Amino acid sequence: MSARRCDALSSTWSVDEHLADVLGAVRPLEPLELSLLDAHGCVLVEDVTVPTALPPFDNSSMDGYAVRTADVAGASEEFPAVLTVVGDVAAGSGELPEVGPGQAARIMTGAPLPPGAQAVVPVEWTDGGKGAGPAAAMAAASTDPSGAAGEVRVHRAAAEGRHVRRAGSDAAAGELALAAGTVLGPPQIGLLAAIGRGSVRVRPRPRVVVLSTGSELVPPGEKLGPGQIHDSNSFVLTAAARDAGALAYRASAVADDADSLRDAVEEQLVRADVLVTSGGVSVGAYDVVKEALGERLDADGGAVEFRRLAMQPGKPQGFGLVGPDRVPLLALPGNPVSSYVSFELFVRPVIRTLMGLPSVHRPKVRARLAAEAPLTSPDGKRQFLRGRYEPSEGGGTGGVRPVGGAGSHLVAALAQADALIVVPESVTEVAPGEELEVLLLGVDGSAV
Ligand SMILES: Nc1nc2c(c(=O)[nH]1)N[C@H]1C(S)=C(S)[C@@H](COP(=O)(O)OP(=O)(O)OC[C@H]3O[C@@H](n4cnc5c(N)ncnc54)[C@H](O)[C@@H]3O)O[C@H]1N2
Ligand code: MOO
Repeated sequence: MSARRCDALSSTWSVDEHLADVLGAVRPLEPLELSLLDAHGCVLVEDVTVPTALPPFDNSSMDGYAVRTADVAGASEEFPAVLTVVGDVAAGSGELPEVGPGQAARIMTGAPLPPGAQAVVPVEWTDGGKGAGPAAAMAAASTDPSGAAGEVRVHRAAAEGRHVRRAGSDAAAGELALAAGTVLGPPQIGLLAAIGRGSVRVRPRPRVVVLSTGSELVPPGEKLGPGQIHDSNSFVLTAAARDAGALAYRASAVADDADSLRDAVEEQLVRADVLVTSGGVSVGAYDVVKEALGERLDADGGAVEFRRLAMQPGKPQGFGLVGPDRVPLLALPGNPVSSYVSFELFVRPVIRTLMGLPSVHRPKVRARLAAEAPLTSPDGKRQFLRGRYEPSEGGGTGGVRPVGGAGSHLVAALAQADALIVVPESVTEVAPGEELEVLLLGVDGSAV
């Protein structure tokens, strides 16, 4: 840590310096072999090849009749080709009837093309074996077993290969199915299942433990006493960590007592790849995170460094690698908007770096300030205001409308926002219509 060693409390760090320090200290997690659904959302670390052709055999794309093309050449409703039905081929059939000249086999979608057959005519191109004009569908085999015998009248010709999905037409044996580095979304998980892979090597999702601190905190659902508030940060941060891709757990809030916090951190370290705390990092008499973690945790453990950042909200921050396994710990400020903004800027990129994901930051776009009055921002601080992004209909520069004010206690306005408006350090006023940088919340960096 600390690319920039300094007396952390006496000097101010820029947002970029803090971010670089934090990201410089974390590496992607070691790969694991995970079963498919556990690998969902993870980055593949091996090239996966197709072991056997997909589909593995020629099969029908329609419910109908497998025929020889010469037998149905020139067939029409007026002059149908009359064929003898030699049996049924359902999907999963292992034993296939031979289709000889003048014969047809009733066949279902996905069933193997029987030997001798060259094409499939859909049931709608036939009388379905009923002798009464074009059929709309087959009768269920359970109610009409005779459908697999007797005669069928075919009303249309079919060229060789018609309605047949050839073996290997999806992917050939030996072909690269998915390259290392692929993020496994639902279709990629589907492909792995289709080629028979039950597990793959991926970088796992990090385990993130969220600990909120504050003697005033009461879990939602419980009654508030005098001076108490509901603990909302630990819920926001746990949800945000899951949203970023982590397996996140919320620990019970810890009272403002240094020993209890140290014990809680040590207890959680064994199950965490990242620890996130909220509150207790400012300059008050009960700012317990700073008190408990600012010194060495144990003989092996590192300490957490507390610093002031040139940003608003999110000025006080702590970061360190703690415990024998040097687990990254990010101590976020307690004001609700400050803790969420800090998560977006610093914790989310940590989680995504640990996962080895290609995009670790939220996407940035330019947008024009949609407001009636100018915005003001403190000199020398990068300000992150909450806003709603309004994409331009014509595809040009969109707009962004501030929601709520700059106060870092405004959780109701935060819940209406889908973007963070970034006002640079050197800018103290932004006029309506001026262009700004906006971070799009709720959008994965890889999507833009
Ligand atoms: N004299 C100074 N006071 C403060 C400064 C400063 O520089 N000098 N900085 C302010 C800024 S900026 C911030 S941000 C906060 C950070 O304070 P802490 O990290 O120590 O947080 P707390 O004091 O514990 O709480 C602050 C605020 O947030 C509420 N809170 C805390 N945890 C939760 C939670 N889990 N759920 C909901 N709300 C929570 C808490 O009740 C307080 O209202 O310090 C300023 N002060
Ligand atoms: O830095 Mo604080 O986060 O402004 O409320």
